[in-house]
Amino acid sequence: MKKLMPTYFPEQNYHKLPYLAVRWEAVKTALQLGIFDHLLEPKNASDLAALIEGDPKNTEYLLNALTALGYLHKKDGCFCNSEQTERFLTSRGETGLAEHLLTCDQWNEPVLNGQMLNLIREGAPATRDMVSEQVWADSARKSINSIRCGRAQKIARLLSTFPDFDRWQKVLDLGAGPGLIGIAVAAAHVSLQCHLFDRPTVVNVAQDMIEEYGMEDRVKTISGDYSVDPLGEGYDAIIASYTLNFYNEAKKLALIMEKCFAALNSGGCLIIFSGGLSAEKTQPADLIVSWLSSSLMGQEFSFEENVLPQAMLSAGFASVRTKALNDQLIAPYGMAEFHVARKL
Ligand SMILES: C[S@@+](CC[C@H](N)C(=O)[O-])C[C@H]1O[C@@H](n2cnc3c(N)ncnc32)[C@H](O)[C@@H]1O
Repeated sequence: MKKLMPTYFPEQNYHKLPYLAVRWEAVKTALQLGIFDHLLEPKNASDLAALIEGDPKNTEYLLNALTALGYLHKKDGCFCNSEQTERFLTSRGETGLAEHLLTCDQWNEPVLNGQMLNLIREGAPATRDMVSEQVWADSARKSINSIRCGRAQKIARLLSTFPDFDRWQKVLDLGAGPGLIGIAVAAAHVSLQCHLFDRPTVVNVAQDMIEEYGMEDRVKTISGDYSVDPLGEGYDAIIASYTLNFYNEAKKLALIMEKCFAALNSGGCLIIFSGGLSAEKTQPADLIVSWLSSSLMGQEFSFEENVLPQAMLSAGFASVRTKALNDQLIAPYGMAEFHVARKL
């Protein structure tokens, strides 16, 4: 033997990396073709292929792969959804995530299929329009199921453990999107009134949710742009969940903090949920990966460490408490932070 073979072996399985994209592509294809909707009743590959106008042989390869990945069961050549797939990957009902997952995929589109290479070489293109009301209204509607798959309920449960929760009478959900967090918080309390604030087209979505859950007597919408319009007043708590990320410039953030401070009663609190980026901006990995497409496209939505607590204190809040949240229902894209600032 002329030389010895290496004696260092990888600790990670690097060979799996190129196939991670194939796993998502298999699920994505199934979502696009409505395969999980078709498999509400068991079917063999050729019957399913006829329904989706697919090639029978390749349809069977895809179904076998989805079974291998745990999304389907196969018995005697017939495929059906697993219990979790039935609940969460069909397009039906209150918990189907198909539309939401395909929307998230669209956000990643600019960095896929080799385009990341160009973005690294050439830098970010002219920015995408992140402020179009229609974009927000569409994304609010498509996020309904993802938020009521546990996130709204978990946030409401978290807030209901606050010592003064029972005394809250009026709460603002700022940048409420479809409003399910505010609705869940109101539902966890016997009497509090909640105002859902968002842009005009988005509050239409929130209004639909108020009606769906029959909360018209205690939950109202306010439409406007919170960077310029009044927020109302006399709140015991203001919840801002993943909305101030779009105002991470110091000046704009300071202005919104001051407005929140003024809108709160004495003893009230401002509660912000945000991604908790580490000082070196290298953790948490899932969060960084989920924002990478936007970052490379020239839109930075993360807060650097301590920016939010500092802005809260500068606006006049007496104290700020920050906690990390690892619950994957509240923080599906990697550890989140929640900051609670109290006004004396
Ligand atoms: C990522 S969504 C978060 C929705 C919800 N709070 C949640 O946690 O699921 C951000 C929301 O903030 C709203 N928003 C952003 N800027 C706003 C502004 N200047 N005025 C009113 N709403 C705004 C958007 O319309 C959108 O519905």
